[in-house]
Amino acid sequence: MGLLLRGGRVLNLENGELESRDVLVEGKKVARIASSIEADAHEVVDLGGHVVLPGFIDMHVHLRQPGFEGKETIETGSKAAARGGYTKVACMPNTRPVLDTPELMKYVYDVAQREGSCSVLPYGSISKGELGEELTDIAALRAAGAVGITDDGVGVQSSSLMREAMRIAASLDVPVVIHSEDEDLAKDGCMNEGVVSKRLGLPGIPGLAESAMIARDILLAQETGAHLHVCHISDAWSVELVRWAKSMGLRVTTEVTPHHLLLTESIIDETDGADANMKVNPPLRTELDRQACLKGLLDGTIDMIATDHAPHMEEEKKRPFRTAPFGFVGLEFAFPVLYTELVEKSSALSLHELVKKFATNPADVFKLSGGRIVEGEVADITVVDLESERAINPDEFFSKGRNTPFAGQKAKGWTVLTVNEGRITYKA
Ligand SMILES: NC(=O)N[C@@H](CC(=O)O)C(=O)O
Ligand SMILES: [Zn+2]
Ligand SMILES: [Zn+2]
Repeated sequence: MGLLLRGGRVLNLENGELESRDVLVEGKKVARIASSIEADAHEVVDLGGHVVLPGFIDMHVHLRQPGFEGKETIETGSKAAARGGYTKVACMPNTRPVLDTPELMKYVYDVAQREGSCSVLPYGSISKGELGEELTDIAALRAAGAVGITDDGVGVQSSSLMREAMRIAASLDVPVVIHSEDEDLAKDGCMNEGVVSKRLGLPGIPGLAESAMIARDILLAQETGAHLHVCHISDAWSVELVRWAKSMGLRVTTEVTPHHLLLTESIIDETDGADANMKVNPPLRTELDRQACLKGLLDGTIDMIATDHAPHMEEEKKRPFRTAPFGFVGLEFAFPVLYTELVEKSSALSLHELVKKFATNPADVFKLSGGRIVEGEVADITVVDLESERAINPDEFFSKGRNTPFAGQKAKGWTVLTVNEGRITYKA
């Protein structure tokens, strides 16, 4: 008995057409796609004209397990992912302990297998404990299923350590995923360095703290031949550097978050005494930076959307702006908010271009299954309702985190059904 998704409109990723098709799923795979498929002996889900997309892939989330289960767990984070239409997420190693051994890769895979609502691919860290001093066993991490290596949460300050990591990663074809931050330049900053930080008297993090490290790592990628993937790009010069690296034929890719595409530091100014739900790293920057990110997304410099889903507890986010932790949740509304703002309202890009940034490109860049709906391939499918408008409501989140500056914003494009490897993982 198969799962028959009937009466949906399947997005053609080549031309953006919506084509009325039934999709039959058997086991973990798409068995058939056709105008009409006989229902007998299948479990039928009627899609009522909703739009059928490849399951979303988020290459940057924080699931907080092990160590910070009060903020999130693999179970709650992957449920949030499924609710947001994601079928695969890659989780960051800044847990306690840091994911720096093959045993911890196995731990994440085992918990996700038991309790997860989507595929969970762990990153291994570049340095032991993310302390920036000693390299992990990159070959062993890869053998245990690490999707890449990263010290996300902190920048790798030592250039020689990064150079050695890239040499090894290049020989193993492991992506090196960077949180670009020069700590000396970023110091104790808590928001973008600029007119707003000066007015509020808050210590700033200059865009240069990001771009200077990206420049270094592009040069190291050139020397070593490593695949460099730049996390959460947020600064205009950073986008320019990645564009240049691509034009030189280097293996450099990048991602941008919904918040860096849609928000600026100005929202910090407007709030009373600076609300820590507006605090994130890299920080929300200027309109010029936001426009540069948008342009980079449109011209292909920026390959994909990643949420950098970073849940924190309410008490932590109630602390003063200076001392509260950095981070926003994002899994449950990333697609609706970007569909609404960039496709529906401003026509900056088309639906199929957006879907490539959510599914096809992450699959291609990281050589993963999915990203397309194809007969004989994995059944990772997301069905969205592009008509109904609803406000983003943190009280409804499956995530334990509520920390988002998008609360209350209205959006369309909500997930009605998610199928991961043939299994229904979310149904509205
Ligand atoms: N993005 C954030 O503001 N916070 C992340 C760390 C990170 O992604 O660098 C976190 O782990 O909370
Ligand atoms: Zn980071
Ligand atoms: Zn992160």
